[in-house]
Amino acid sequence: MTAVVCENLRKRFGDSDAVAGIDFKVEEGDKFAFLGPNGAGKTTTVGILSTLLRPTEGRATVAGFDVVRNPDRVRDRIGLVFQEQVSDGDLTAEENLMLHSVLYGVPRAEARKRMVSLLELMGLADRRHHRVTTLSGGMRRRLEIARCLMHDPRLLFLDEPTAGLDPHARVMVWELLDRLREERGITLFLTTHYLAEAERCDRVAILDRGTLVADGTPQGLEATVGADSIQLRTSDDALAARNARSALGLEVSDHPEGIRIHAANGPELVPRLCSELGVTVDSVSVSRPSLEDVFMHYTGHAFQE
Ligand SMILES: Nc1ncnc2c1ncn2[C@@H]1O[C@H](COP(=O)(O)OP(=O)(O)OP(=O)(O)O)[C@@H](O)[C@H]1O
Repeated sequence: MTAVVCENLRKRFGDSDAVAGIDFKVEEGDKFAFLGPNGAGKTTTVGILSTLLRPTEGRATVAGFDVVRNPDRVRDRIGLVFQEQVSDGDLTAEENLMLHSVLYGVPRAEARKRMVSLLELMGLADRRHHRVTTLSGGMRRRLEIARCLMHDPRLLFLDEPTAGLDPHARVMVWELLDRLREERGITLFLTTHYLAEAERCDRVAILDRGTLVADGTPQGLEATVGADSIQLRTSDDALAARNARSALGLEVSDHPEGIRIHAANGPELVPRLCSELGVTVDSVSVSRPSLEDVFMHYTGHAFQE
C-alpha cells in the first residue's frame, strides 16, 4: 500500500497559500525527505497529514485513510515527532513512555515490553530512571522518537529531527532512523532544510513557497540538471582539450586551472582520460550536481539552509 498520497493539497492562511496545491506519494518503507527552506510549507503539510490541520482544498490519504474523513484511523497508524520537546521534563524516560502508552490505550504488559525494547534500541537503557531534564539534547530527541513509537505506528513523521543538535548527536539520530527502517520496516517522512540529510533519503520532494518543484530519488533529480564536471590539470592543457574534443568527442570548457570536461559518467571516464588524452595528467577532480543545483535549477534562486 502507498503510505501517503496527496492530491492537489492546499492550505490557505488569510489570503496567502502556505501550501499551494501539491501532489506527491510516499511508498511504504521509504525514507522520504520533504526538503525546503524556511517557510516553504513543510510543517503545514505535515500538520495536514497528521490530522492537526484541515486542508483548504484537495485530498490526502495516510496508510489508506482519508485524513479528513478518518482522522482517528490515521492517528492510530502514525507517530509524530515535533521540533519541540513534548516529553515531560520532570518525569523519567520510562514514565514518559508509559504515559504515552496510556494515552494510546496500549495494554500495560505490552507497553512495558515496548518501553524496554525501545529504550534499548535508542541507546537509552541506562537512562530509564533518569528525569528528562538531566538528559542531553541528543538523548531527549531520541526519547521523543521512542515515545512516538510506543503505540507501534507504521509511519513516522519527523519535523526537522536533527535541528539544533550537534554533529555527533545528529549522526546518532540518523543511524537510529536507519535501524528503525531496516529492523521494523517503518516508513519515515522527514522534513528538513539540510540538503545533506535529504541526500541520504530514498526519495526527496522539494518544496518552495508552497509549491512542489521537484520529486524523485536524489540521484535521479541530480541527473536531470546536468552532467558531472571533471577538472583536469595536465602537462599541456591546450592539447588535452583538443584531443578530448576530437578523439573522444567530449564537451570541454576552460577552467582557471586547467580544463573542465562535462560528461554523464565522470568517475568512470577518468581512467580513459588519463590513458587517452596524450598528455600527463597532474591532477583530477570530479564533481557531481548536488541537490542545491537541483533547487537552483527548478526555482531560479539559491537554497538557504
Ligand atoms: N497558523 C498560521 N497562520 C498564518 N500563517 C501561517 C500559519 N502557519 C504557517 N503559516 C505560514 O505558512 C507558510 C509556511 O509555513 P511552514 O511552517 O509550513 O513552513 P516550513 O517549511 O515548515 O518552515 P520552517 O522550516 O521554518 O519550519 C509561512 O509563510 C508561514 O508564515
